[in-house]
Amino acid sequence: MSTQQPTITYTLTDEAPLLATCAFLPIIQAFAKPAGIKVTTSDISVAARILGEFPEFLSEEQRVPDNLAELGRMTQQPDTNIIKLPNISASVHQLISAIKELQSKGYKIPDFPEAPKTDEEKAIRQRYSKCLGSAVNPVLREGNSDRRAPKAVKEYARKHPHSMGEWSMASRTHVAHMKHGDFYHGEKSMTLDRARNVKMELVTKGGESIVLKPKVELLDGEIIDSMYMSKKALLEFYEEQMEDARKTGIMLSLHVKATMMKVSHPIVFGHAVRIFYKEAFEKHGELFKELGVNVNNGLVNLYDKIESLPTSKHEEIVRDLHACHEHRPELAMVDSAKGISNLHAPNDVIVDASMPAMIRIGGKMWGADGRPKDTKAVIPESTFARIYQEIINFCKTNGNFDPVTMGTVPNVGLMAQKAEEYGSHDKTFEVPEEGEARIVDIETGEVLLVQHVEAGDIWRMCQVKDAPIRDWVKLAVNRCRASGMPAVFWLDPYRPHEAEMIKKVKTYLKDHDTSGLDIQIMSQVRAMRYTLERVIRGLDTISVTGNILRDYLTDLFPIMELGTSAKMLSIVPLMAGGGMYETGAGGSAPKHVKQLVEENHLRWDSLGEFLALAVSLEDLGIKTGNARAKILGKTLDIATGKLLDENKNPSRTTGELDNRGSQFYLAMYWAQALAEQTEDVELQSHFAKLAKTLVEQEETIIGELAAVQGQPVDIGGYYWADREKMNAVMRPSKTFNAVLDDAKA
Ligand SMILES: NC(=O)C1=CN([C@@H]2O[C@H](COP(=O)(O)OP(=O)(O)OC[C@H]3O[C@@H](n4cnc5c(N)ncnc54)[C@H](OP(=O)(O)O)[C@@H]3O)[C@@H](O)[C@H]2O)C=CC1
Ligand SMILES: O=C(O)CCC(=O)C(=O)O
Ligand SMILES: [Mg+2]
Repeated sequence: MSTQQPTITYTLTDEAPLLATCAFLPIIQAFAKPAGIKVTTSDISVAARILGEFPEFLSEEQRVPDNLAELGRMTQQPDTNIIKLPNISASVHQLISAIKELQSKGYKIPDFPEAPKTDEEKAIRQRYSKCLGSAVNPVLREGNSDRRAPKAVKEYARKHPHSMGEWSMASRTHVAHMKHGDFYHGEKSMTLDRARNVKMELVTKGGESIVLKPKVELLDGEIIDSMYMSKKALLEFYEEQMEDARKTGIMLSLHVKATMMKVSHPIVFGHAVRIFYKEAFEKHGELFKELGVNVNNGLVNLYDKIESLPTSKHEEIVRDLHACHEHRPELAMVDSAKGISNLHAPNDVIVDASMPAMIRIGGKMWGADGRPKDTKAVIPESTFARIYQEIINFCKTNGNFDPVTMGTVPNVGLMAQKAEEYGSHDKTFEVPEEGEARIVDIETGEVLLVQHVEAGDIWRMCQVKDAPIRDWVKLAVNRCRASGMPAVFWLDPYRPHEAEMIKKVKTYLKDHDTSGLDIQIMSQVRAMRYTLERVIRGLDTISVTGNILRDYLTDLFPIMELGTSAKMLSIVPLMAGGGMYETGAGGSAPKHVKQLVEENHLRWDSLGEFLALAVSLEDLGIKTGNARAKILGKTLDIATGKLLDENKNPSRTTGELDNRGSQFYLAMYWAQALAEQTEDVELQSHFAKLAKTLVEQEETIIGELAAVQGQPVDIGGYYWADREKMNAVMRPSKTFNAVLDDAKA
């Protein structure tokens, strides 16, 4: 048992979750103090990560420690307890905006070199790339994932069902994915017979060896995959699908995961933009090259780059871009009022969130006229796209799901130690020329996996270590036992990687007592069908999946069941013994910040934070023997249940209860629950006082919180907002602040 003071590390992130934290932290601190629990913070916002990366450009006072690296180290300690809120996984456009904001605030960090030429620029670009895309989660997720809807949340959704759209049998919405030439069809996989060091090399037709990755250290029993996507096949696929959509008069949308697949998916996205606007690219290609246009970062990059051109040239290009729309299908919009289409930025339409949102409203995306329409959802990689077609077929036949009666689908996801595709960025390459892509044992020269690739193909190596797989199987068995639900491993025996996984799963299941448990292995499409057939009968089924399906399914089912994945409990039992508690699966909701700044109403629901904190406290109590932490955890769960019963969640509408009001009620109910428990009388009397004050002051506090709404507010920035201003905005009730300060004293 640790002798150190029990400590929770609460992460400070970006956008809406950070704003919510400004209000919630003082509450947590007031409740944790009497239990002797320390609550520290760690800033992992994209701006802090940028500053942490470039200390030598900053003055002593401006420097920010490399918090992410420190948290990464902490994941290896058994007493670690981290609460992780959603953070921005930055696109190039967002990164540049954050850099500009920091520079304007006097931080002399370098510009982002979009097309680095000199060695110095290349080095800076390399350092900035650490802040791009999904950069936080892979470092912190040193454990597998356990995401589920707690009973109280599920019951709340049943009592207060969110709206669902109608599905028509005549809906034309469907998924289009590649039938050949994608990663699914070009994959080879093997399980290592012993630890090896390998390199990734391309042997050209002329016999030259180009080493793309000099060394990857692999452990015994690790599964490695070599897979490629053919550029030629991808371009043909886009051309076919765009033409089919145009001819048949259906809208087109493109869904990728450019944040987590930060190397491969921007390339896949860029090809779609270039094909859609083919004529404009043919006509102005040379100029675009000179200007350094890179539409892998979206059409927004092209618009930015042509800004500097003389007006006549600028207008000519815009006209030519618009002309392309005449022989292309209608495009799904991200913001039809502003004319922002699906091709504007690669991470505006993120597959895990966008496909469920589309299915929830009856299979529609928004058209240029602001109306919902049927769509051809293009998801190039077929590996996982097929699950969406299956659920669409199901909805067309059975109608939409009913949140009142549908069962629940928790997930146990393989994620630890950069498992599978999501950990493949440093081993993903755009092939420079035709040749043989080889993974070679450095010591013996043995070629382990080899494939024929062409210029422009995307070649990558994925790995998954043996220990995380064992841990994942164990977690699945434990969840199956604890919940009494059947569990299905979504694994496709026809996919080489998953065939290797199936062998391991079968072996490691034998390490556990599975008597009386219903555990099956099914390919993804069958698993989806089986699960959905149970879901509409109100039956629950655990999905046990690899890393990508973990991501997809933990938005898909929560969005159908609860309206948002932000209400999920998301636990990462760290393999080294500690715990990380993520809040939901929801993003960082930029729309919410806009509403706060314009109307001083924050509609972010902190339910995910409440759920995470309760488990964090309970685990802390168990691991450190701190009985008060356990009581705090238990009573917080009671308070959260009451919050749901009383329907004190934030409203979307300005003028009604928002995040701050909801947090006040949580504090009041939590204090009441602590006052009601009898396990610890000292704690009981301490919180009885607080509960009494909060009840007495309820009207005043709610009045003070409501009074500020409706006016614009200034938080002094976006990516690096002013802490004092944010705190002032998020803590507008003098009365509540005084009560909390008093409780902390
Ligand atoms: N774990 C992480 O760190 C994650 C980070 N991200 C990052 O977040 C950014 C945006 O991602 P995106 O997927 O578009 O998600 P958003 O943040 O835009 O969320 C999608 C929608 O879900 C609803 N929502 C999400 N969380 C809450 C909440 N707590 N309370 C109320 N409503 C909520 C909102 O709906 P409404 O409009 O109805 O209010 C919101 O617009 C990206 O940078 C992405 O990379 C995304 C996923 C996870
Ligand atoms: O890391 C990210 O960018 C997003 C993570 C995510 O979507 C998830 O874990 O569900
Ligand atoms: Mg996700």
